[in-house]
Amino acid sequence: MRRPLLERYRDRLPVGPDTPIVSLLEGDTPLVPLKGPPEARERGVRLFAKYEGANPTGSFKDRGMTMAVSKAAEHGAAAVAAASTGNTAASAAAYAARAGMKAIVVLPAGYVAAGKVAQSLVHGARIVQVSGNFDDALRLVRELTERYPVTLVNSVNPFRIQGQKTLAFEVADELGRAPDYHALPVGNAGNITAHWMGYSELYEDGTLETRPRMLGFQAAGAAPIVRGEPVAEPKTVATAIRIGRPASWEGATRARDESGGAIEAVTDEEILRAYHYLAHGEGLFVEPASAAGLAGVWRWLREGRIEDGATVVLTLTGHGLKDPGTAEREVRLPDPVPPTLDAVARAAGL
Ligand SMILES: Cc1ncc(COP(=O)(O)O)c(/C=C/C(=O)C(=O)O)c1O
Repeated sequence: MRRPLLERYRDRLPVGPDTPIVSLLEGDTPLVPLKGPPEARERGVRLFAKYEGANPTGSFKDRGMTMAVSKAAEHGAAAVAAASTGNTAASAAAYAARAGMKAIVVLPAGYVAAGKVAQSLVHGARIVQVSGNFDDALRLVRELTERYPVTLVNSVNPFRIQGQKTLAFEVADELGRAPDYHALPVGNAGNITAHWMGYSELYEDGTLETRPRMLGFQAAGAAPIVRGEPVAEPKTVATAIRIGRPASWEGATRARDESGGAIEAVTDEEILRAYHYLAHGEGLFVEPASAAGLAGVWRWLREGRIEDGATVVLTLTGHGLKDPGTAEREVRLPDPVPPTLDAVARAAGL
């Protein structure tokens, strides 16, 4: 029987006797061994994908949201709010609905993938679209929650990071050790911060003998941490990480530096190549941002920067169904054929 994430890791989370558990049975996602591209196989590098698209709302956000909304409920909140590139909105909407709370989500108009908008709408969130980018939305939501009795559930809320660190716990439980590298996309940078927090807690209490080198990858057109300065007009096909001023900038650089890892940029072309490889090479459908980790590791492999025999975990952060628009733009749907066996066989390439 599946158990709520907050029950499974209760002793490592700020869950008290009075904390209501608002759960959709999140977490415990598959750690899928990949065949890997040739550059990995030829060197005996073992790749594993932590498939976060298997969470209830289809992204890793559910880990942080179950924690943040449960704590909001404990404190008597009637409403939660978040700025979002889409997945935080979808998750906040779902967990608020679960908790009987109101959700307010502020989105950068025109830059949120259709699946995420659909989720937020149908879960009943109050959607506010601003004609600006995510960074404008986050600034406005922080002001809104300072002025009105609404709880902020962006990853500046420490309970979000607490919930998201459980991914590291699950990887360590499954592998029986820390991977040599853990790669993931970086947008607002809460997730890389949380991954490092989770591995560090296990290392400090002696559960783990080592910690992975954290490899964070930003889209080249939205790479403030790589450039060392905010990006005013972030641009990328990976709209989930189209962020120019990460709220957890310090957490990300701490994870990079303490782990001896790196935060680098990958192009949209590299992201889409990894996106297609994961879908038709491994059977894993992810949204573009989620492929950024593989895009970066693939380049590290080509450049010989990952030692033979290494174990690498990739966090695939969101399901591909979140962004049907990119799928339809990337792979053209064939025209209909007459309803005859010959026509179908020909169209099927038989
Ligand atoms: C699929 C997917 N992959 C990677 C990221 C980056 O994680 P962070 O570096 O912790 O921000 C996001 C982030 C989304 C939001 O920030 C939001 O939903 O507002 C995402 O949805």
